[in-house]
Amino acid sequence: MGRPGACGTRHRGRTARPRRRARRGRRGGARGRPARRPRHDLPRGLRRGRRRGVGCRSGCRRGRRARTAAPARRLVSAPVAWAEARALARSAAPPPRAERVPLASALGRVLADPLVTAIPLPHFASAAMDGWAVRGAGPWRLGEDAAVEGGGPGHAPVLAAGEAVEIVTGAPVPDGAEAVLRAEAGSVADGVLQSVGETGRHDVEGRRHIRPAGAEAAPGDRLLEAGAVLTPPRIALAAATGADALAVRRRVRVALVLTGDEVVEAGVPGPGQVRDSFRVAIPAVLRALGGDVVAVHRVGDDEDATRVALSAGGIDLVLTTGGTGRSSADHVRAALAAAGAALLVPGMAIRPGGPTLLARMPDRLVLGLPGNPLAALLGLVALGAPLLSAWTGVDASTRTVVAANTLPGRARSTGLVPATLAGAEATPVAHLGSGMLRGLAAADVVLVVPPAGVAAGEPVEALALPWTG
Ligand SMILES: Nc1nc2c(c(=O)[nH]1)N[C@H]1C(S)=C(S)[C@@H](COP(=O)(O)OP(=O)(O)OC[C@H]3O[C@@H](n4cnc5c(N)ncnc54)[C@H](O)[C@@H]3O)O[C@H]1N2
Ligand code: MOO
Repeated sequence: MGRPGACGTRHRGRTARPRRRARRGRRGGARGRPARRPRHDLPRGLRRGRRRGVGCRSGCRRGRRARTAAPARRLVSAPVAWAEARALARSAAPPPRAERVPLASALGRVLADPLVTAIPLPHFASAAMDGWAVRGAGPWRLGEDAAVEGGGPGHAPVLAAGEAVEIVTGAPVPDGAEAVLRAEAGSVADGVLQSVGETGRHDVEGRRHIRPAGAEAAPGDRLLEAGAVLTPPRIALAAATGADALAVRRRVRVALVLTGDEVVEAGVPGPGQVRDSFRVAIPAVLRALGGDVVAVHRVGDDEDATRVALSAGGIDLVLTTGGTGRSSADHVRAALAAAGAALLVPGMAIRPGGPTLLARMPDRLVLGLPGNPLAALLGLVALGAPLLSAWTGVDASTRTVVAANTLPGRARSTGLVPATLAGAEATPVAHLGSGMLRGLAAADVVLVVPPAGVAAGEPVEALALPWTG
């Protein structure tokens, strides 16, 4: 139940849970009947009137605040078509910014500048096998006096024709060396080295087992392009050039705002409660897209609390869940209006995930996801992925697969259909109610079904799921 205001009236927002229960009951078949309508739970138009001019007649704090609040702007407009909404999201991303990170923190980051080597790779000629560096056809004079001129710390000796020097894998070869004779292909007697058998002959005649300087790269070679994702071998390659840190695209700092009085974060939900689906899953999706959740706000069905959470400092992007609807228990749109946000995408012409929105505040963007779990995660993939991809450089491109079955279209909206893949053939999964998760949990891709539908055997666009790597 809501707490009474100072006036003793039970105010809208504080009485949201009973209304929620009634709503869940209607949608999901859970128990609950419409709760007694609280005094301030008026139809939206009347609520707006009260907010603007009347307030609570008893003069309690909530009423006074409502009287002085700026009039809410109306944030209702037509849903934006699939391609246009995604293009708007991409163009909303701020220009890329870079930061330097040590190699140890570079895994998965996106290179901001090309990797150019200043040194040859390898930067000296070295032995590829344990054995002897040799010059000439052999036999070879071996001994300490073979490793002579030019030798010394950091310098390889110089070999004369007919000379050999013992060498280990990775060691600099002496100048003049023409091959490395493997240990197992030579024998030494009385200070003279001979090659043994076919292997030895091949090693010497084939001038084998010397890795020349610069074989992999010359100074000034571009080894990786800007935009490359730093995998373990790419980090190792950077280390080989002598780099200790790399310039990478900055990640996006995200505040997650989870709305809903009925949402519980742990344990088995009680009657009318809903176990949170997003607290763990959404940060994981964002991580894959180049974002880090740096703050989590749990807010009830309350406009003021939602507005305050939208404005908390130190972040680049706010991601809200739930409350995107237009009922008396949904406050995201009104909170955005109260915070002075401009809606870039008020909703998308997609099913599910239609209420997904994108808004701009002076110092941040706001991605609003619907509360229904499948709708939210598909909204994140549909609108969040292109936004974050443009922002962080992480790849979110689509691919073309083949529809195994006919995929019916829907007038005026694009269908997002989770599917499994066998080769290039995609089959929709079961359990695709917008409040469900079982289908998405089994899916490999999300098919993008245009309003005209797709016939069996025809190509269809597919979105990668950020968590399938
Ligand atoms: N009259 C209309 N009603 C609805 C419409 C419509 O066009 N007209 N659209 C429907 C669609 S589509 C969607 S999607 C939802 C969007 O609703 P909200 O974004 O306002 O989400 P809520 O009402 O807050 O919650 C919906 C549903 O999701 C559950 N939820 C919320 N948060 C979580 C969470 N963290 N973890 C798991 N589940 C969560 C919540 O309990 C509700 O069951 O509106 C339709 N209605
Ligand atoms: O976004 Mo809603 O169905 O489309 O749940």
